[in-house]
Amino acid sequence: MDVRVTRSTLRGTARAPPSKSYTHRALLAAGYSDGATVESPLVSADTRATARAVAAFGGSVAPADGAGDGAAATQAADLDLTDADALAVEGFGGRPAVPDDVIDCANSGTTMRLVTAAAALADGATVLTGDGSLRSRPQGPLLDALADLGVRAESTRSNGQAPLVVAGPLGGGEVAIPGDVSSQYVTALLMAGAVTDDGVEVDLTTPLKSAPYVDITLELLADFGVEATPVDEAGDPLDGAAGAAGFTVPGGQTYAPTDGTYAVPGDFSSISYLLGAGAVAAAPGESLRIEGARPSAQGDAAIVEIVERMGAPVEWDREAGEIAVERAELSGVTVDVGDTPDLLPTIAALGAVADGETRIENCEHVRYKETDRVSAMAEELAAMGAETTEERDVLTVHGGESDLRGATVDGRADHRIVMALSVAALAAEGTTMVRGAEHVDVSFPGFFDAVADLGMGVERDGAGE
Ligand SMILES: O=C(O)C1=C[C@@H](OP(=O)(O)O)[C@@H](O)[C@H](O)C1
Ligand SMILES: C=C(OP(=O)(O)O)C(=O)O
Repeated sequence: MDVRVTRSTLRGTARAPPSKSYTHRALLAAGYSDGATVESPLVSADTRATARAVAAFGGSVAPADGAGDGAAATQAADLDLTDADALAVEGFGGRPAVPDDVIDCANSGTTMRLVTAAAALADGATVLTGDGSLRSRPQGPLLDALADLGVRAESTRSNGQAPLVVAGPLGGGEVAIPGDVSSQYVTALLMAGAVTDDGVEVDLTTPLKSAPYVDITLELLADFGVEATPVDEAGDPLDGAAGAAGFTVPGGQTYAPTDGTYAVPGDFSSISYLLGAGAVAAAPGESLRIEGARPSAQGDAAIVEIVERMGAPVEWDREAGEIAVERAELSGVTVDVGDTPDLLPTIAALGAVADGETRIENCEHVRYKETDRVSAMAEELAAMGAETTEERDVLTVHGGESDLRGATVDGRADHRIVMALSVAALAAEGTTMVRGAEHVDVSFPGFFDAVADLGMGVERDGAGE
């Protein structure tokens, strides 16, 4: 699907979709349990991939309203979970079965990393694959760590990329892993480590990037009654993942959420596009409102402070979970995205609208996502008239709304590039055609409906609307 976005004025209220990161973890944690209900889940292409993996290991995922039949749903690859307010998960009780078939993780890095470690618990082989993007992303450090723990863990092409073959069972132990490629390796080892016999001790060989995502994991594990601890160089416990030298998770634990249910909070990476859209295009003198913004461990809540720093008035009522943003003349800022890689496309788009220079630092790991997002934003914003400078670890956008013009831009088959370019298009002269816009189904399937309801001029062509 291609979309044509025209400069528009926005007003009204939008609701944030549920968090993708929490939904992945909650589905898998429920899989590790004897069964649990996941309330207000994100149902999207990526989270369906995790649901399929839970089913492949012998669990099941079905709408909790009784519309689905748990037993029948167990192996149904195309199970319809759309619009489910809650999902009933039957777990595999910490002992994944050997899957009958290959697990297709589609476009989802989180699924591939978390499910690779889960597969290591099975007494037999699991094969994991994904789409072209996922098959080009780095899995080597996690495979090496699992191999060091005595599990067969291989890339079929011996290049550290999927397809992968993993054969357990994993008993636990101590392992070293780099922290600067993906935090998802740590999340994967902690989630699986809790149900090993001996537990797992993870030592970081390089400082952790994307640390708030490990905090999300620790928060969710605690809610499922599972203990895992970040530690400093001396092995003493820390309050959070930032600055950790390693992590420990005792074995033999049981996943069980209080009252058998877990509720997913709203997604701040998705909120970043709504907030950005408001800062760029809210009706003068009116606030655009975003609901579903309750605080959680998400590092991407930093977008609230970043948009404020760029000059837009923002009020966040944390208790009500509501954000109000007004349009303003934005100015460039310097932002370190070491903890918040998924904000890079949004910040770059806002930087293209803002006056002056926006420097996005510490962004090398943002190159290992669905696409190289540093290059993608540098090139696509340049096509819209913005001047951009790309270094390995820094993206600089020399902004100015008056320079931005409509163009045909490529969403790079990447949900975040599509949504960020659509935000920039709100301020561009003329019409911007964004190609491959259907990829928003990875994290925010209702994105174009939500922004059209706010008044964004959006015309959609082709399939998948
Ligand atoms: O664990 C998670 O839910 C995620 C971790 C981050 O990846 P990295 O840890 O690979 O940076 C983030 O970019 C991704 O969108 C989701
Ligand atoms: C990088 C992302 O997700 P994943 O790593 O799960 O593909 C993302 O959602 O931006």
